[in-house]
Amino acid sequence: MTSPSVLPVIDISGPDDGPARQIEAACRDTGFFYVTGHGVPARLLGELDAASRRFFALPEAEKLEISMDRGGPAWRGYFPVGGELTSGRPDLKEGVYFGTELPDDHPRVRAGLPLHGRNLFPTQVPELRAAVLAYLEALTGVAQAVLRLVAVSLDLPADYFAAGYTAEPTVLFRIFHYPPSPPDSDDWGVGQHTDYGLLTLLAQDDNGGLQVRTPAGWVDAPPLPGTFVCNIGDMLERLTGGWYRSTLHRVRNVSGNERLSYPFFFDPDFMAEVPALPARARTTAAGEPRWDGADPRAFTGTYGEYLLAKVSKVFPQLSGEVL
Ligand SMILES: O=C(O)CCC(=O)C(=O)O
Ligand SMILES: [Fe+2]
Repeated sequence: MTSPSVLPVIDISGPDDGPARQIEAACRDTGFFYVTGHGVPARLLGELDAASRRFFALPEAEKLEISMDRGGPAWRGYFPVGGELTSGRPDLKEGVYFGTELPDDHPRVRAGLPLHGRNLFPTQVPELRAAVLAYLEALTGVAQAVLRLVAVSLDLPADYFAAGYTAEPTVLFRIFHYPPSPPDSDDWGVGQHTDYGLLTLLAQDDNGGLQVRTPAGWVDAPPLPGTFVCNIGDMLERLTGGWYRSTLHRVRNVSGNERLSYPFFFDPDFMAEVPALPARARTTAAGEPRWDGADPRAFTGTYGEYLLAKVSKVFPQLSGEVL
C-alpha cells in the first residue's frame, strides 16, 4: 500500500532564496522533490524517449551487441532483464548505462580509471547517440542549478559545488525499461535502495511506479508532466552529517504497460574525498540502520571507491571481469 504523493514541486527559475528554502525543507523531510522551471525543452526528452523505445523493441541478440561486458572498465552498455541486483535480488528491468563521453586519450581514461571512457551506442538506432549526449548536457545544467540552491540552503557560497566537487563531476545516466509486473508478483523493478552521489534527476513516462519511503510509510512519486523528480544521494547525507536525507526508494510497474525511465545521477568528482562539512559534522545522531547495512558517514576514501563498492554489489558477475 502506498499513499498519494505529498512531495513538493519547486520552481528553480526564480531568485535563489525562495527555492533554496523550499529545497532545505524537502531535504530535511524526505530528500525528494519535483523540479520545475528548469528550462529543458520537452523536445529533448521526446527525442530520447522515441529512440529508447526503438532500442528496447530490438531483438535481444541485437541489444546484446552493446552488452555491458563489452564496455570494459568504463562500465557502459546494455544489461538484460534480471541482470542487475539492486537489493541482492534480480530487478525486473533492462537498461543501458551511459556516462560522460570521454575520448581514449583523456588523462583519466589513459590512467585506466574505472567508469571513465566512451559510451556504447547501438548502430541499429543511430539517433540515440545525439539524443543521449544532448540530454546529458542539458541535465548537467539543471543539476548545477539545483546544487547552487542546495549550497545556498546550507549557507555555503552559491558556487560551492560547481567550483569544487562538481567542477569535474561523475555523471552516470541510465535508460531503464520496466516490463509490466505480473499482478500479485512480489518482484521489484528496482529493489529498495538509496542513490550514491549528490543528486538524481529522474524523467519518467506516464506509467508511474516509483515509491519513496517517508516516516508515514511508502508514498508514490507519480509522473508530473514537465518536471523532474529530484532526490539527494548518500554524499549529500554525508556532507551534511545527516542533516539532509538520502531516502530509500523503489519501483514496481503495475501499470500493465512498458515503463521507461531516465535517471541522471550527478555526483562528486571520482577522485574527491567527501568529508562532512565542518559546520554540519555532528548535526544528527545516526538514524535507524540503513538498507545496505552501510553507513555513508563512516566511509573513508574517495567517492570513486564508494561508487565502485556499490556497483560491484549490484553487478556481481561483472565486477570480477572488468574491475
Ligand atoms: O526508474 C525509476 O523510477 C527510479 C530508478 C532508480 O531509483 C535508480 O536507478 O536509482
Ligand atoms: Fe534510485
